[in-house]
Amino acid sequence: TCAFAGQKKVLAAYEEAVKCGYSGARAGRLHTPHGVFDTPMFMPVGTQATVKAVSPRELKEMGAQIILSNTYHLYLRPGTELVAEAGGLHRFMDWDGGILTDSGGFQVFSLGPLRKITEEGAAFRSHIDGSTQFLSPEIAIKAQMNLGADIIMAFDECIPYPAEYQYAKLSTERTTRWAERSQKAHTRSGQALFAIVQGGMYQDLRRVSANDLVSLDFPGYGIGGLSVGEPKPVMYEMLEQTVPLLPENKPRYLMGVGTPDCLVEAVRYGIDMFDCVFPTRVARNGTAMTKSGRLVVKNAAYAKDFLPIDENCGCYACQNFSRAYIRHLLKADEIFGLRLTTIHNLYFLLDFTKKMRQAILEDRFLSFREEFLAQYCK
Ligand SMILES: CNc1nc2c(CC[C@H]3O[C@@H](OC)[C@@H]4OC(C)(C)O[C@@H]43)c3nc(N)[nH]c(=O)c3cc2[nH]1
Ligand SMILES: [Zn+2]
Repeated sequence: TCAFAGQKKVLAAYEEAVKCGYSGARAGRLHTPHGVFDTPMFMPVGTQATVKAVSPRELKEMGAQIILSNTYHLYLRPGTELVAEAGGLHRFMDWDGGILTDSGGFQVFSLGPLRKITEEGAAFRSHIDGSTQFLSPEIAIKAQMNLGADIIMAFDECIPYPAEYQYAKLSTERTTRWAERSQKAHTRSGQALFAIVQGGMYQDLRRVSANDLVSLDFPGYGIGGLSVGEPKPVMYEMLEQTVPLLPENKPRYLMGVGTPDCLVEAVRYGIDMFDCVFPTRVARNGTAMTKSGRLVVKNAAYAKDFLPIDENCGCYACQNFSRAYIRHLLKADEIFGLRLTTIHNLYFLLDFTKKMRQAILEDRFLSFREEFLAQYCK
């Protein structure tokens, strides 16, 4: 374990939040027990303690700083006590960078059938063996302390989309009470607990949620309940209402986002951290991400295309293999094919956030954003 001095609120303190003169875009540095990391940053999702199809060594090589894992999944299998006995998640999966775990709120509401939500918490059926399970703020925090991530998330309800105003109001108020219970249950120093802003797609509820959580004083804030099927302009409108209410010297994490066009817009509003299963998920059905949009390597058009996916890309796949070869592997159901598209997509997003950070530091984020959006077809 690494010694970490100072209070948890220092943990995610911003050192040089370089703010370019335009709206809220900023470049910061995130302090954690496993290192100091640059933002804006993309965090690969490793739901079950592995980023599917790639090794920790490859993640390090492509510049991953913080990876995500999921309390809901690990709680059900192999169990968070077992991971604690193994020495914690970093040891278990041999990753010495940063780890962020989601609290399980989202999965209970999206994966668990037959769920029932009360003030106490959420009852649901395990998607693995159908057994009846229960998660509460206290259980979710204890599980995350067992996993030992550097950043953990408060237990919340990700409000489905669309939702009635009344339901969104009651759920958001309960999520704030759950955040307070999460805070009280969180006793592990050197680990930052982030709250999660909810409020559905209602401007006033978003503002109330943000203000209530800020007054509870967390070291960082997730913005939840977005990227759940709402139109992108609605997501941006909720960001516009929420981000300015969050402390400038604390990190903001937009949960579950996303595609490069969403990332560049969210950075404009002042978001620092992103996670999304998209790059790894589409890679597994043979789709590569490029700066001009998606390239379905599996298509017959690439059968004799001996160029790399992207000749300006520095990733292992583009440096050594052709589209024809990767297409052949995908058609032949060879595991290496999925590995190459996954490596490329993760590298692409990690490199994209690095390029945004550079643009902000050189005070040219606006033109970077314009150029990118002009070239990228969604
Ligand atoms: C995609 N759009 C989207 N993701 C969201 C998430 C994260 C949930 C996903 O991030 C990964 O965990 C870190 C996991 O991979 C799967 C298993 C896919 O789900 C997890 C959210 N999490 C919480 N606690 N609260 C939210 O309001 C919330 C909203 C989201 N919208
Ligand atoms: Zn590449």
